[in-house]
Amino acid sequence: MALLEINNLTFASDGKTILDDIHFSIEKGDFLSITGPSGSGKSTLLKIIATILSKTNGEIVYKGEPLENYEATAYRKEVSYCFQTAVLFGKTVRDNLAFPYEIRKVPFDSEKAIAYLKSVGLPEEYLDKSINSLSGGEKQRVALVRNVLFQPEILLLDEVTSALDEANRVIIWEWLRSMREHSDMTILMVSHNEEEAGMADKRIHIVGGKITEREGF
Ligand SMILES: Nc1ncnc2c1ncn2[C@@H]1O[C@H](COP(=O)(O)OP(=O)(O)OP(=O)(O)O)[C@@H](O)[C@H]1O
Repeated sequence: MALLEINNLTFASDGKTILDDIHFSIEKGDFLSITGPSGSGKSTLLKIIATILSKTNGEIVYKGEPLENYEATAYRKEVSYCFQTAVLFGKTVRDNLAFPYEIRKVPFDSEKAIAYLKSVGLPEEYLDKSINSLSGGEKQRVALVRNVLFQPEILLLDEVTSALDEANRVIIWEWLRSMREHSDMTILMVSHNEEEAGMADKRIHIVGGKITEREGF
């Protein structure tokens, strides 16, 4: 059984078709990159899978069940979406990393949080840093840690490195490679960067809302 199946998916807004007959399926542990020109509908596709936007037509099947059968909060614990620019809240890094524990009603595990921070190159003292003192790259790395602390089934990455400098981009790429080695997390990643997209083992290319190329399927 595929982990995620997208069948005949369309999205239209204001009479304009933005996604047209999108279909593909991914297995657990797949790493899929989604590429295509600006405005082709890549982010829209990811946001529909994340349930941030609602599809117009078609079907999304997750673990054999239509998406509509899932309770939104439960689904979002399993399918985690990272924005292009990190969205942090509260005052400190700790506030952000404690959040996934709060929603699961389990005690915060600072040792695990510190280990994850270190995995993205942020030392222990970052746990109590103010989020206002972080660079854009550091914010993005904290957001990524917050998203993976509970090992989601699917990690959705929406151009997470495109606003970052080369040094931060490389740190995130290394982290992704290491995650691939040490977990079977499924990743769907929208990317503009060829080198980044090449890290994935499957790829779809979208032009004008349609898939024009598929690799690795
Ligand atoms: N909710 C919406 N309502 C109306 N139009 C939308 C909506 N979301 C996106 N669009 C339009 O849909 C098209 C695709 O946008 P989308 O952000 O998915 O493209 P993209 O391929 O991710 O682009 P980029 O690479 O520049 O981020 C654009 O023309 C955009 O203006």
